[in-house]
Amino acid sequence: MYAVTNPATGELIEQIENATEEEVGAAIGRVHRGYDSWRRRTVADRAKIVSRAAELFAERAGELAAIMTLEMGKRINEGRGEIGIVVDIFNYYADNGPDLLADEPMTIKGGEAVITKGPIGPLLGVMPWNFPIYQVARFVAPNLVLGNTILLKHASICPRSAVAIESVLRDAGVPDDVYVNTFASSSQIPAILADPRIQGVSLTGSEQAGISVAAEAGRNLKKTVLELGGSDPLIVLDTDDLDETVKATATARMRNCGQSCNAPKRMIVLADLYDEFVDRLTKRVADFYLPGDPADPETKLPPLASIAAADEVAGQVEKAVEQGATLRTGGRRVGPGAYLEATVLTDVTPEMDAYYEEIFGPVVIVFRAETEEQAIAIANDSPFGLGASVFGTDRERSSRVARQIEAGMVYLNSAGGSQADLPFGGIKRSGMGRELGPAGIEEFMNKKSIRL
Ligand SMILES: O=CCCCC(=O)O
Repeated sequence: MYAVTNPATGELIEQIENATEEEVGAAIGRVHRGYDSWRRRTVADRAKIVSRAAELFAERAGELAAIMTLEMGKRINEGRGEIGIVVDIFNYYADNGPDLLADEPMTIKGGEAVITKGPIGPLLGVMPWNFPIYQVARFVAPNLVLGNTILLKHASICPRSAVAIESVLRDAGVPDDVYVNTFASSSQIPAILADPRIQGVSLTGSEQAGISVAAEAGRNLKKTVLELGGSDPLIVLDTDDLDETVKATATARMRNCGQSCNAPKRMIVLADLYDEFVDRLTKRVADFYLPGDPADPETKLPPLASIAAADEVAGQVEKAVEQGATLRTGGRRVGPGAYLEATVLTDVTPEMDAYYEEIFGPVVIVFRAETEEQAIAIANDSPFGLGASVFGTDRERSSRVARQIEAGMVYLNSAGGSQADLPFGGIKRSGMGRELGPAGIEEFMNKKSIRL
């Protein structure tokens, strides 16, 4: 069942039945039929439609943000910000697609060759609720320009976002059978992946969802992109403005109520700054991030996406404290909606679950490192490898540290966030493949070698 439940109040607004097997089969048939004519259109033609989609997303930013606020509790201003990135992504691939897809001539032993860059066919997208429109955009925009067609299964708590995205694309000129939303259930995904008409799958979601989809995709030899969890480290080497550093790091962690795969979830602070950093961060988190209505632009701490999500994160915090962590502030569930007080934990050790698991909510863990080397070791002591950040005043030192971190992305003096032209993705249990930037259009591409 798909359902819209307001996480700020717990009120159930709408329920939508899952698609039947026949409906899912018909949806696969549509994206399969649509592929032949879509791939034959010129790149310029497809790019023009994608560019029009960017305009429509911008025009509808207010209504799209309101849908996200209702469905998963995103602060209304953050929703508008999300649409800003969505517009950038559609524009980036519309503007750069033709160059990124140009033939690549090669001189090879004994002659010449050319690499042509074409689509591979209908793809399945399985997308999460934390950035309901952005997550879809970074999969869909490059693949539409490339010439693939898309069957999209959105999170069960975001049916209105799913419908709104389909309607923007339709109104922009994407043909009916080129982008199709399906209200399939998770249990129908294996059958979709087993269907010979589907050529690949992109999933953004939990580690567990990644394992299930990768297993089915592997069984069926389907190309896979996985963007999974993260427990990104943020190392503070030194600073000439501690308040600014504290503000920047807290802002990055609390963005989207802490529900970003690439939020800095583990702050690792060098010993000489640690005590002062923890005191100021605790004060900032306790005083600034007060729960409120996500539809009110003044609100700083919205609910989590669902009551279940809030209970889960509260449970992780409780367990950490039972296991010996120090609770500096927060940690309590606040009702009646899906609220959890903004939380700071310290003294988390490798014996505690919180040390290695991802905490997907407004919870900061701060670690103390005696040396730069120990900071790097703590950063890398994680099953995840999505993003990381290094804060410091000496760029050479920060770059040296960045190069030693096991992650797909490292940001100097900033944290979290993403941008259309910069590849995004992780290593280790954070997934495989890249989205955004030039790399994002290559994942489901047939780089065909033609020996001339
Ligand atoms: O949850 C992962 C997507 C993060 C998007 C962003 O930080 O811009």
